[in-house]
Order: sequence, then structure tokens, then C-alpha cells
Amino acid sequence: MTVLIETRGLSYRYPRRGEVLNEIDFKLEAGDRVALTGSNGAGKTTLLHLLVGLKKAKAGEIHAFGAQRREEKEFVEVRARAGFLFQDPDDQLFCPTVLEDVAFGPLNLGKARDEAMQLAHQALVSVGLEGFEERVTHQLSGGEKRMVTLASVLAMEPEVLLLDEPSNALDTKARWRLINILQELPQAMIIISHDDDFLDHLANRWVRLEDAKLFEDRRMIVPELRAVTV
Ligand SMILES: Nc1ncnc2c1ncn2[C@@H]1O[C@H](COP(=O)(O)OP(=O)(O)OP(=O)(O)O)[C@@H](O)[C@H]1O
Repeated sequence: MTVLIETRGLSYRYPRRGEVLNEIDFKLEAGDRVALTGSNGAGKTTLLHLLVGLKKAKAGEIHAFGAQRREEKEFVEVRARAGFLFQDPDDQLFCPTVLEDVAFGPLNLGKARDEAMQLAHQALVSVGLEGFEERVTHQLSGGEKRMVTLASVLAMEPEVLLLDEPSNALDTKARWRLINILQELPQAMIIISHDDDFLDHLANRWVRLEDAKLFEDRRMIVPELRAVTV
């Protein structure tokens, strides 16, 4: 199988928090749909940020698309090939209108304006947002913003998708639409989510971060049941 992204001995610590990732070895291969799970604060977002160079590893190696990546200029290419859906859509949307936001990525990749607009339009259609082109981005609902960010990622025609809690803020219908869209996509993906049912519909592999280590398994977390006295 083609290895798309690989970490070797990847470690990361925050000044006051201490070690979040301790010598993580991980491979993302073509066809993988990885559910990345773990408790709040386990380090899931940190791991995805490291993969695309939004944070710099303290130790270890990152290989992506056939080359080791160390410097910022090497990660620019990684970010062009691995689409990142941020946990908070407001971190991803910054243009006045939806069409401009979705076309920004392709334009930034050097596409001609007409082609970028065409890609943006197709991406909006694919996430069910045809007709949203001229809407003002910051006036959209949380769920609409989420779908616009997905369109903006897809418009860049990425080879890999890194999705940080994509189903947050979606109502039942939008959540199902997202599941259907993601199921049809050919890209390898890593999906962070606390929504096990969402992951059940998408993942073919489960990994779990716990105590700064990555485990290749799925642990069912059974909530503690407590009698509530009213
Ligand atoms: N800039 C920072 N400075 C210090 N500590 C940080 C910083 N960013 C994150 N942390 C801490 O590092 C840990 C890992 O954070 P991260 O966001 O990667 O966790 P997560 O698994 O994605 O959590 P969640 O499921 O709650 O989104 C947390 O304890 C967090 O408080």
C-alpha cells in the first residue's frame, strides 16, 4: 500500500502541559479512513497540526508524499496536498463571500481565476450549497459554515483529508449529508471525533491517543452511570 503520511518517533510537549505526544509511530496509507480518538486534551488536534507543519515537532520525523518534511517551505507542499478542516470554521473562513472563500485555495495554488471559480462552484454543489456563492460568510449559521469549509478544502483537490471534529454543530440532516459526502470521497482521511456513531459510518481503522501514546485499537468508552437525586 502507498504510504501517504508517516511519523517516526514524533514527540511534542507544551511548556506547562508537558508531554502530549511521546514517540508516535503512525502511517496513513491510501484507502485508510482513520478514526483518531482520545479524551479531551489527549493531543489529537496537536498531532494533526504537526502533520501539516502548523506546529513544529520537538523530536521525531514526519514524512509526507514521499519525502521527509522538516522546514516550513516543505510543509507548504504538504498543506497543498492534505486538506485540513479546522475544528472551528471561523479559523478557516476569512473572505467576504462564500465563493471567494472557497476559490481562495485554488487561486493560492496558482490556478487561473476561471478554473478556480469553476472548482469552487463544483465544490459548493458537492456539499449541497449551490446558490450560496454570494452569501456573506460571517452571516452563515455554524452548520452552513462547516459545509463551506469542507467545500473550500475539496476545491483544492487534496490527496488526503484531515478532519478535526467535522460533525460539530451540525443538525441531524446536515450530519447525515456530511456522512454521505465523506463516504463517497476517494481520499485517505484522518477524522477526529467524539461522535462514535459518526465514526462508525466512516472509519475503517481506529487509533486512540492516551497518555501521550498512540494505540492501534478501539476502546469502547462506557459512561459511568450515576443515580441523580433531584
Ligand atoms: N498552545 C498551548 N499551550 C499550552 N498547552 C496547550 C496548547 N495547546 C494545547 N494545549 C494543551 O495540550 C493538550 C492537547 O491539546 P489538543 O487540542 O491537541 O487536544 P485534543 O485531543 O484535540 O482535545 P479535544 O478533544 O478537547 O479537542 C491539552 O491539554 C491542551 O490544553
